[in-house]
Amino acid sequence: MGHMGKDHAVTHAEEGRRLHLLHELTRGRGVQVGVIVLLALASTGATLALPMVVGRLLAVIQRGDSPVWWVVAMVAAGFGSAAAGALATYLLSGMGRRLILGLRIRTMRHSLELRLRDAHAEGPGNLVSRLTADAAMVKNLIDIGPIQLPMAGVTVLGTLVIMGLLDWVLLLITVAAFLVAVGLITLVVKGLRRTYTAVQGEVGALAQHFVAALGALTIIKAYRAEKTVGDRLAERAGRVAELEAVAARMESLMVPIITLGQQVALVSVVIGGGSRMMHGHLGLAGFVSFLLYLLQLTAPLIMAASGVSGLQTGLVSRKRFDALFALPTETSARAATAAGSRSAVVPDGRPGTRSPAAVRFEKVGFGYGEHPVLRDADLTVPANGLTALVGLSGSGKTTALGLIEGFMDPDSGRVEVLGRDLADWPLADLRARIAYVDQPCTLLQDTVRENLLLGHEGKPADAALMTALDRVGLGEEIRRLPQGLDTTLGGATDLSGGQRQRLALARAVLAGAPLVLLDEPSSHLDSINEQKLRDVVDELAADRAVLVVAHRISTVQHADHVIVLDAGRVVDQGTHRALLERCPDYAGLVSGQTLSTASR
Ligand SMILES: Nc1ncnc2c1ncn2[C@@H]1O[C@H](COP(=O)(O)OP(=O)(O)OP(=O)(O)O)[C@@H](O)[C@H]1O
Repeated sequence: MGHMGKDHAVTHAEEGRRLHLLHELTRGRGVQVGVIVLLALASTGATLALPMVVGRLLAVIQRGDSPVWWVVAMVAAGFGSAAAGALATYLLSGMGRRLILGLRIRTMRHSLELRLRDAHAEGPGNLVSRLTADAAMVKNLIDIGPIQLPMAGVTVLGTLVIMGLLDWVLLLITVAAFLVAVGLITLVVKGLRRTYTAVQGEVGALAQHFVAALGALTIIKAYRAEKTVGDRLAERAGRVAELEAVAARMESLMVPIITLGQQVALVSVVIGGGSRMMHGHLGLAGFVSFLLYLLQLTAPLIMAASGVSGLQTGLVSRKRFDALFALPTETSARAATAAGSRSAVVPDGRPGTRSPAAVRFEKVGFGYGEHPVLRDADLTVPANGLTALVGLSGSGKTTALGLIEGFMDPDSGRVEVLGRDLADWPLADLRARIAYVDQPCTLLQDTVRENLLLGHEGKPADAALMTALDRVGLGEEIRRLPQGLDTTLGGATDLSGGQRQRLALARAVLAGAPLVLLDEPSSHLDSINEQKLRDVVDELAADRAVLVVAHRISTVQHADHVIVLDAGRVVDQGTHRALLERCPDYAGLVSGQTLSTASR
């Protein structure tokens, strides 16, 4: 229930952030828009004038007068129309490129600012397809939408008006012949919109599965699963192709429908026009002009029809951008919940009102979905020293760290970090005070230097960076890299698991944060490096709080304070010795398989 309330409030707050393409496109570009509109109108006007000029030319020749000026006018109208149209399209396309640039940047920034769970639910591949496929579709939409379609529309309307002036009976015949065609096309366009929505959703899903497979490439190869995984991806690609085939069949109907309409109109007009000429209602020049206008009607109609069908993909992609931008960022989601529940919040978070603790959980409940992961968890991490969090795999240790970082909000109870309620911490300020070493020791695909300085505001000298690396025993190895601190990691050069862990710890050392969260990898470290890391952690713990998710006996033996988690509940907390004596769960963990290592 609580979740639904939150999300509802957020949706409303985000409503104003919808993508208004035309507005985005034209904002601050009034002059350019004016020039484009003038060019488009000039081009359309020239197109409309052409058959009239040809009619006049015929009349002049019929009378035996000099046709020179009318020939010049005809050529000028023809070239002028083409040139103005091309220039308008080119200018518009430049505006479109700028809009796409803005859209791509906004997509990337927004994706980075999403809540973790939303980002995971969207999936990296699906987010990436916004940058590629969806951006291309929107560009298409801009190229067609604001200029070609209105130009085609104006041309059709203008042509019809002139045809009406030439002979309204023939106009009625023409319109009747085309009406059926327009009705059929409307049906096709509706079907297309539905199909494209499905196509683009499937393309996003395909990209998502492909990216996920690439992320698991090592394991896919190790288990010789290239073919199986490839087959499954191929099946998905096949689904996309099937849907595209449906769309293609619908699209291929467009031109025949219009051509058919035109042919019916042509036959009717020739018969009707002949009869009207015989009865003296219409002259030869008028009849020829009418026929030329009728022939000229087909091009803008086909352009409009294919434009409208092309628009559909762009409109579907615009919806996909809307859906992404409607997802709240971490900050806006918190602002929305705070606004909705402020009255219910007991005023707290004043530093110094309680005994100083780095972290305090009071009756904290949390679950990723229906299933609770933490239940009524009460725990305290002292402001100084090494605190170890232990528990069986899946008992909620990493989740507890995530709550401290504010990656998620507790469903119930309260989390206090560094003397302030989690809900009252601006996330950036909170995270500036925490150094987090995650279990996989994630590194960015960037230089050693950038990896060390992630989130660091100053620019420490290389010597300081090397000192930090030496402290974790990684200095020599980094010096040996081809470009030292400037070596890019994650590409051709990568680090081993143990090296990553040491680099991540050096990053935490440099951060100088009053709270260090360390999700200890369960992998084995060689004893020299393990000792070194323990020394660094001890040094850190001397003047700040270090909370370690411990997988090694040596870590808990070393800790000043141990918290025991079991299936999301804190069963006990205290010193290693006291817990060994009084807490059977802890004694079981220590003597059992999970925490045991060779160092015991
Ligand atoms: N992103 C997630 N979405 C849904 N469920 C999750 C997610 N992360 C963890 N869980 C579930 O939450 C429970 C606790 O996971 P957590 O990672 O906190 O355990 P842990 O104690 O750190 O385990 P380990 O020692 O194996 O790392 C698990 O049952 C897991 O299935």
